[in-house]
Amino acid sequence: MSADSRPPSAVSPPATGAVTTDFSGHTPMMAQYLRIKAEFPDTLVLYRMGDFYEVFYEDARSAHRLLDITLTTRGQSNGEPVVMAGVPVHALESYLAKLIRLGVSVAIAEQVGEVGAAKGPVERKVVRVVTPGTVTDTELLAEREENRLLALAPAKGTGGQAVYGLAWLALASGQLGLTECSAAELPAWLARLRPAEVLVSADRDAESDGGKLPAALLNAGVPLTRRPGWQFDTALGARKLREQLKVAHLAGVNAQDLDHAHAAAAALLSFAEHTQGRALAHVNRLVVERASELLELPPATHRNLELTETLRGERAPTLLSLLDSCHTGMGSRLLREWLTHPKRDRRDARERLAALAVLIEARAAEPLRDALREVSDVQRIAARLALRQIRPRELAGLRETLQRLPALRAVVPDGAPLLAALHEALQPDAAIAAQLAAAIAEEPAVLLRDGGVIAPGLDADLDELRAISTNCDAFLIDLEVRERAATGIGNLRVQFNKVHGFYIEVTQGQIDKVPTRYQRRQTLKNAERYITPELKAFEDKALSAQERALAREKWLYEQLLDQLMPHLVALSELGRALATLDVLAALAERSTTLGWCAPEFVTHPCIEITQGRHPVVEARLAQTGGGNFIANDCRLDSSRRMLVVTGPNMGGKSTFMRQVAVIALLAAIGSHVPASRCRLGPIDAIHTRIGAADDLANAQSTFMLEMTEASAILHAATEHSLVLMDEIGRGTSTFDGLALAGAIASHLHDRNRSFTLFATHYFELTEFPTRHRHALNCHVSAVESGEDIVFLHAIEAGPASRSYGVQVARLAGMPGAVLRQARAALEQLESQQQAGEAQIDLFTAPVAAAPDEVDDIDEDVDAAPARSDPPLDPPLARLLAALDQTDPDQMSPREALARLYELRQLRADARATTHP
Ligand SMILES: Nc1ncnc2c1ncn2[C@@H]1O[C@H](COP(=O)(O)OP(=O)(O)OP(=O)(O)O)[C@@H](O)[C@H]1O
Repeated sequence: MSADSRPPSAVSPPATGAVTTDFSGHTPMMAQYLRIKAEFPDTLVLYRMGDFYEVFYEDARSAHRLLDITLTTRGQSNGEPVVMAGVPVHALESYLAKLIRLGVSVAIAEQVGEVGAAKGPVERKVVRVVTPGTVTDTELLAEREENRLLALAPAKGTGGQAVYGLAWLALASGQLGLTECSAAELPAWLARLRPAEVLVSADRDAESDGGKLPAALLNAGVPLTRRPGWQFDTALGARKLREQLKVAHLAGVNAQDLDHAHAAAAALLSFAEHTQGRALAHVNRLVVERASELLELPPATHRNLELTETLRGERAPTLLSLLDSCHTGMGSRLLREWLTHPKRDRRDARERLAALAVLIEARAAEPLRDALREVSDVQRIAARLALRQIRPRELAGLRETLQRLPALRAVVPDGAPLLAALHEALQPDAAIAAQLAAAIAEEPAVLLRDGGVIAPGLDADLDELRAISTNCDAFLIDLEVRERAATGIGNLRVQFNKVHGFYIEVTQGQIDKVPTRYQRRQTLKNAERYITPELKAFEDKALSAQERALAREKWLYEQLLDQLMPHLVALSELGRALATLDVLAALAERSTTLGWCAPEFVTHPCIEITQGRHPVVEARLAQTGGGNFIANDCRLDSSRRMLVVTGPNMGGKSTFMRQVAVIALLAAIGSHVPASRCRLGPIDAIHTRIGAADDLANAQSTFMLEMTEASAILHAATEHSLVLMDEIGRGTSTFDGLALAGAIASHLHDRNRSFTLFATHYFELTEFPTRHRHALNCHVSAVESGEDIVFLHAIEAGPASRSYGVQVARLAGMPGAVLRQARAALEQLESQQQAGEAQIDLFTAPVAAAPDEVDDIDEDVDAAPARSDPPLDPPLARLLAALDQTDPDQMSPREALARLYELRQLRADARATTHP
């Protein structure tokens, strides 16, 4: 079908909800509006009326509230005033942006029929549905972040537990993904994917957990869109995926055996097609992610390491903002993807590191980055081409990018397989560049409807029609000269305006000289405007030529898009190659600028960092003139699995622990790291429990949150995990906190056997290493200078001698009277302690846990090689076992509270045993 005969594509309504069709009491126009609205009940319908999009009734009230636009009533329909509000057509994009940001979906009903063609209102149809997860307009998208739509299909796993199929799509770049996960893993996936909208079944019976949506989803605050339950169908999903990816078997794309994810994909693809009103030709690549293949980064780790957002929710300074010196939006999006989806397997990281080494050695990063500076967002251009939304200037941008490719290829150095593959990928079919060069004008207009988009010389008909318009000026000058001579009116002028067309203008003083063949067209204050038969004939020819030229341009443009469609896959691949080069060049630049080193990967368990730094803290110190960052070493291996870190507040404990985690993560994505040397064994997860503010949104107290997070870590961490525990136990009374901190440290040391950095203010815990052979003390150093304290920030072996809390309070400007009283109280407390209270045994392991308290981890430990650590006391063992059995994700708040009381009771029992 030729492009100009293609009807405006209409979006079919969603299949949910009964549609009322009796609008007989309404005016014909309101009846038409209500019919459309009934088909899109959950969507704000913008109804085109001339130069405005109007919204009515409830939608009008919502729009008034959300957009701060005036609410009015006009006329009556069905005996009621019509409540309405409107936005001007030219301002649509800015209002859309606001609505999408607020999570509101919008259906745009355009006038598609001819005015006056039939009785009643002009025909209108919904031609576009814009939802938070399916926006593709450049103006509505963040340039450096992927906008993802996620579909969630709940199911029961083989053991009856809740499992989820996930399918996601970044429509604006064509990336499709699938995975399956347990209820416990769902929060991490939501943190990783950060969807803009989530599709869930409207059929509540289909939901797991008694028809409730998972708490993780409700807490994520993402707009939810309900779709008919039958759309979450495994067989439908498998078929749609095969068709979309053009493969005979899903095994070919590693997507077999994922029934739940296929069900999610069915709903995902149906909805995405529904909003676009067409097939998604650019969605041709699938990633299947399996949690077991990814380095686990729970949401708490995302938050605590400030990977993509600061603890306050800002975009900078974060690890991503520090790393992202990419020159293209594509590169920034890919870098974010690498950082949030690091793999356990080191193949990709090794490839990237090899490429970085060559880029740095050959000093190729800067020339490459210069060449990338002017490159367009080819990924999004390919998507907008597939969706037929592409603007002329985007095509011009693509043409220029293609013309730059040879220069870009020339600066990609040899020497690494990844670079060789990228070099190869920068050579798409020359036909694309040739078609664009021939078809698109040098500097095309912004909008196709303005004309001037198609290059001269492409089409003889268009050139001829344009020539008529171009010759217009010569004709008008000639006519003006002739009419001045014929009438004797010296200041007569022949002119054109858009409203009145062509006219001859004569000032009032000369009107008596106007001949009878002039017909009056318009009267102004000081002049009259006329038309003559000759001018009218010319006007008809010129205007129709202009109109025909525009129609011809539109047709040629659609033809060009048809010709480019077969190249969509090549364009997507080119986009990916450009993005990868941009990220590699940015990582090379960061490494050189910030003085980082290449990490080494080894197969035995270890984390060995020499002169490591926290890159974000270091950058902030440099920016604020806060002095030099003090580099520190960290050495963990199978015989040194835990560091108990002590030292004053503000001494740098948190910074030290986070820098170790950040370095491990950077290495996992194939980046250089802020250290002078770094050797890493296998790492499967980074768990962090670092004090934060109360989780008011989820109605959890500081302590409850602390225990919930700690418990999740004790359940999940393995001997390949890195665990950061910062001041665990501080959320409750000293004794409770100390007892729990000791028990948790023992569990991590004896059972999880993870690499653990355990920062604490409990001096009692500095005894821990004497009883646990894989643990060591270290402290951040500080010295006293008179009444003041000077932080040295250097990590040194052994425990800290004291806390310096009062000195730090002095630094914070605490009133002198308070400090004096605190100092006196401190001296008293210290002398009491020295007076010889019985040393509490915090770390003794239980003799044996009660039979019903033995969990899987216990069995692992039993099976493990003999270890010399002493066993824990039974009450402590019971406390630990109860903690082990506490799965916060499976508990209601009431159950959690009850468990908390139980834990406290167990703790009291433990104390009673230690102090009979
Ligand atoms: N290695 C370092 N070199 C230079 N400055 C540092 C270093 N580590 C930390 N700092 C500075 O000290 C500040 C406090 O560090 P950090 O929060 O890590 O201390 P902390 O010991 O965890 O304190 P608290 O116990 O109060 O949580 C940082 O914000 C940073 O400005």
